[in-house]
Amino acid sequence: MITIALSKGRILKQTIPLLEQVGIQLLDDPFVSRKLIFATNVDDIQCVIIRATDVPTYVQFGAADLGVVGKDGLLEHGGEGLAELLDLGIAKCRLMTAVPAERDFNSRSDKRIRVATKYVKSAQRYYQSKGIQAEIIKLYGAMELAPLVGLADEIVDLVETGSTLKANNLVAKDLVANISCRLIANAASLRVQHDTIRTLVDKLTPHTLSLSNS
Ligand SMILES: Nc1ncnc2c1ncn2[C@@H]1O[C@H](COP(=O)(O)OP(=O)(O)OP(=O)(O)O)[C@@H](O)[C@H]1O
Ligand SMILES: O=P(O)(O)OC[C@H]1O[C@H](OP(=O)(O)OP(=O)(O)O)[C@H](O)[C@@H]1O
Repeated sequence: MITIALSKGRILKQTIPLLEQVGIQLLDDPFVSRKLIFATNVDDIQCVIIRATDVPTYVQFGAADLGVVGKDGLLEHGGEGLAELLDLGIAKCRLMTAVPAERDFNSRSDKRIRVATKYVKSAQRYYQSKGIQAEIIKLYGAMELAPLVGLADEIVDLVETGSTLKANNLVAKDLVANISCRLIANAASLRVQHDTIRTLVDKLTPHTLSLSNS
């Protein structure tokens, strides 16, 4: 039996059609059912549906053999015990720094800046690489509020259309990382279940190539 950990929320809406394209169908509707474990029409494949941030952990410890998760979540986890198999090309966005629209960009350049983000590791790595002294404040959501109420000078958050930034009078500044959804595997499962995983990856690849390039 292969267990695939799927991220709930917006990634799930795009993952279900992708799985269906390669002939894997959940037997219960994940958008209606309160179940956490879902049998599929393929005898030796089942899915668990969990928070995106938990997917790398389930896969790292072998509670799931495969996982579907955003690159943002993978960067925060660190990737220990995991192999990244495929760029699924869905849930594409960018991890960016953003600042209030009217801020004078040069006014604080000599100071230690305060940055609010859910993406602590990615932010730390980014500011270090730029030689910028930054105090990172961990938040769990609504990062856009932080500069508006004086909690932070800037934020690091996901940007897709830019409408959330615009609605809060913020502008995107620098790219931290390009983000899309990845298929990951437990390192041991990859050895033990090699043939089954390889077959699934081969089936998914043609469907993901066009998505990755678009
Ligand atoms: N605006 C967006 N455009 C495209 N992809 C996005 C966007 N926002 C989030 N994502 C992707 O979807 C993933 C899950 O986002 P979602 O908002 O559903 O969950 P979350 O509430 O942030 O996660 P969690 O429940 O784990 O805290 C993110 O990790 C990212 O990879
Ligand atoms: O550039 P945009 O198209 O506006 O997308 C960006 C927004 O999408 C994500 O939030 P999400 O909608 O997932 O809400 P959440 O972070 O509160 O879960 C992200 O955290 C941004 O706020």
